[in-house]
This record gives sequence, C-alpha cells and structure tokens, in this order.
Amino acid sequence: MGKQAAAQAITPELRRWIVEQAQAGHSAPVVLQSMLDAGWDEAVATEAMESTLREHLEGVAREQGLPPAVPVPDLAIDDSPTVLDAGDRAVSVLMALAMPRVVVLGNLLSPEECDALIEAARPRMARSLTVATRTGGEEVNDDRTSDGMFFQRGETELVQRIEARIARLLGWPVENGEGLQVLHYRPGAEYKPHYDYFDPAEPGTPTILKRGGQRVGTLVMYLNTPEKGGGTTFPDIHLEVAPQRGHAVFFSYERPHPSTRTLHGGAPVIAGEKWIATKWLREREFR
Ligand SMILES: O=C(O)CCC(=O)C(=O)O
Ligand SMILES: [Fe+2]
Repeated sequence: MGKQAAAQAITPELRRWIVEQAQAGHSAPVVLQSMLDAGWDEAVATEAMESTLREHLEGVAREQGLPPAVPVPDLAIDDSPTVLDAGDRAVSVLMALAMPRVVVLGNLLSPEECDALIEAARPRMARSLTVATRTGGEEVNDDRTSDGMFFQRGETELVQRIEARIARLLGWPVENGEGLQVLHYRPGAEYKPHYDYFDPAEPGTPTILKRGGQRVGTLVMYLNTPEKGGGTTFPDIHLEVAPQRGHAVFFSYERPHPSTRTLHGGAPVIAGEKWIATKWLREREFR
C-alpha cells in the first residue's frame, strides 16, 4: 500500500523522472503503474503525472511560438458515465475523444424543442454572415452557403432552458455563451472546414476579443435529421458525426491554433435539409 498521501511530496526530481518516462515513449498508464508499484498514493501519482505533463507540454508549445493554453469548458465524463444529468434532462454520452476533445451527445434536445427552435427561427432566417476577422464586422462568406439567425441570450423561455442545460453540462457560465445561432442548409449547402476561434493574426481579431475573449468551445445541436449528407466533419481526425435530431457534438480548443486539430465543417446536404443550433462558448462574459 502507498505511504500516507500527506507524506508524499511532488518533488522536482519526480517531475523530471515523469518527463523522462514520457520522452522514452512509455504510456501514461505504464508510468502511473510503476509509480503505484513504488508505493505512491494513487491520487498523488495521478496529480503528479497530470500537472507535470501539462506543464511540460505547455513549455514545449511556448517554445514553438504557440499562443498560451486557456481553460475550456468540458463535460464531467472522467468516470465514463453513459448518461449525464443536465438538470432538467438526462443526456446520453455516445462517443468521446480526449485529444482533441470531441464528445457526441444524444437526447440533448427533445423533438418538441427541436421543432420549436426551428419554427421560432424560420421567419428570421437570412443568408449567413460570418465574423470578418479582417475588419471585426460581419460579411457574406462563400464557404458558408446556409441561412442563419441569432437569438439573443435568454431571448425566450425555450432558449433560456436550453442555455441553462448547456451551461450545466459543460460547467461553463451561461454569461460566457454567445447567443444561439440557428442555421438552415438546403440540398447542396455546406459549411467548408474552418476553425471557430478567431485567428490571432487577423487585424479585426482584437476588436472581436473585447466581447468576452476567444471562443474556446462549440456545441452543434442537430434540430432535424437530413436524409443524406450534412454530417459534421473533422478532417484532421477523419471523424464525421451523423446529424441526428436531438443529438449534438461538442468540441473545445484551448488555444487559437491548428494544433488543436479542431478543423471542422458541415458536409454538403445531399438529400433533405439540415437545421442546427450552434452555441459558441467564450473565455469570459460575452456582452
Ligand atoms: O453544420 C455543421 O455541422 C457545422 C457547423 C459549424 O461549424 C458552426 O456552426 O460553426
Ligand atoms: Fe464551426
């Protein structure tokens, strides 16, 4: 059995040893097991590994000139639950990837909620604009051939309910969310692969960041099920999420950089149509 946790200090020597093990190609479970075999308390060993490797990777990233990592929203799925309590609803976990963080959820929205969102959005749809990082304004973008609209945060009782559910699931304040965006794709419409964070190299980005900082996470909720096509694709990781009504895909990005491998897009709708609601999460309060 391990020594008393209180008696076990995470020393610089231990940190150096952990980094050496990782550099020698030993996987995290193997390194952890050898620490346990040597008498380390499991909680202390896990914390030592996590904090050491996080700091080490952050140092390597900084040396490579990457922007610093920031905290991101996430789901409480460390112990592999099949169902999450979203307050007013039991949401299923259908697939989870750690790096990049991508989680597919089932039953996030009821069929009635999906229909009600579509009907509330329908009269307000216009050709989608994207945020123009060159200027900080908005512009029509040929990469995005859908129609869209934004709800104000908390605009209706339904929007409020969904936003509260999302905040609870992701452990991220409602105030840090942008207003819900609803998008409608007709056959042939698509959203070419892109990143949701704002490119730090673009001149308009500092203006955009004044409203709540960077985007750090995205939740795409499917409001209907197209007959064919319309999946959400992640080209870097060869993943395509099927658009099923009431399901959602969440992903996060701890720095505004392609190394997050969160390149994604809406594949062309081949038959039928596609409706989604997207919630973007910011670092801070979005006003
Ligand atoms: O249509 C999709 O599946 C993806 C939508 C998307 O990338 C976005 O709204 O930022
Ligand atoms: Fe996106």
